[in-house]
Amino acid sequence: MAEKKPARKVAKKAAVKKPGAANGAAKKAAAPAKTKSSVDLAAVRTEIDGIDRQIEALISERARWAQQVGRAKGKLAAAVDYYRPEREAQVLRQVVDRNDGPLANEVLVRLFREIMSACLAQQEPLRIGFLGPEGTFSQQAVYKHFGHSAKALPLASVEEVFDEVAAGHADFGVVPVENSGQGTIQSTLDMFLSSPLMICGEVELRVHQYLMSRTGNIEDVERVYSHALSLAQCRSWLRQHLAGAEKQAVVSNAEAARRARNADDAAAIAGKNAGHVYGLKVIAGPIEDRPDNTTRFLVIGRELFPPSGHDRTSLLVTVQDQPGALYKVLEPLARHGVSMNRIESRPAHGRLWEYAFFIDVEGHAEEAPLSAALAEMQASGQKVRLLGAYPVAIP
Ligand SMILES: O=C(O)C(=O)C[C@]1(C(=O)O)C=C[C@@H](O)C=C1
Repeated sequence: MAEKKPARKVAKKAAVKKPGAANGAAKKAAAPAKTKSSVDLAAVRTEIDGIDRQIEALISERARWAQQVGRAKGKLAAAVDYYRPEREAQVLRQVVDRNDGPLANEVLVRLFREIMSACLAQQEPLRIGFLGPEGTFSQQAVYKHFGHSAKALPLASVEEVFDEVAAGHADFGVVPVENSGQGTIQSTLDMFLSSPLMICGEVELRVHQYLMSRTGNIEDVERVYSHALSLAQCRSWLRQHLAGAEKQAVVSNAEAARRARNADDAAAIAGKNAGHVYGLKVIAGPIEDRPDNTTRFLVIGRELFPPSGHDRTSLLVTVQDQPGALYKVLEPLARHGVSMNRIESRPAHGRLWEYAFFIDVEGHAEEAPLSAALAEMQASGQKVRLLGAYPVAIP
């Protein structure tokens, strides 16, 4: 029997008036209000109420269609089986392409991400492991990528995030891998040397650091807690303003905030969220040395997803210690015109002086030209493991 379509309560073409449109109730609002007298506030609010009604009806209608998609996918075992990162990336790119203001792409992407997150959670929320406790930048990255309808699970370490995803207790994990100023977080990359998990996505997060304490007075600060990477991101600021204070690296920024809560002579460097969770006052911030300070996170999961149209592929190549070995294994990439975004060498866990290369290339492993290059690389006799193919981060 054919499935009944979700009821369509909203007129197909939503007739939304522009502020200042001649026939609108808000016709005096030709430009955003500058003075109280230039705009009929009550009339503008009436317009906004009407638009809100339409938005709400459309969101509900979208949610009903998403239920329909769920039915089309059949009765699947768990939320993770409904999740389609490639489709979400396509939806968000369309949002960006359509946007001609006034809201920034980032803002619209955030709103649509939340709508998709809520639509997906109708079936069941995704469970996402991250480096806890509450308030870390990793938690922010979870919500940026999966929306607030996902269930974020704080875990004690990056190792535990890998373990919980591998055991199926979490659907995905979000782990930091690189900072724009400090480079690669090698301990995260090294996890892939022994873990069978795959990379299913990437998230870029602008990181703003704040110095916070219980008293809110810089004069009280004799000790500063933070994650080693965050201390490094604020090195110049600390040298200028707190040269005499002891700097103590701890496992996460949120842990730093937790410790600072318990001592009047201590402060934490962390995100505002962590300060909020642990009841700290902001002394100064943002205090990162580089204004474009950004951390890249990986989404780790158990499977490979299909292409989204703008993807990146991560490979792990282990080569034997022979002249030209790395050149030979990478040569098909150049011949097939595949761009390499990054290469990182790490000692392989196994033989002495054997190296593992983490390589990011443009494109999806299942699509030309990368698929052909990859087949040749895998036939080269060297160990080439596909770590994942995933949509390029959406700002
Ligand atoms: O298109 C789908 O496959 C859906 O399940 C719908 C939808 C959405 O809300 O757009 C929801 C969750 C998926 O992760 C991707 C997209």
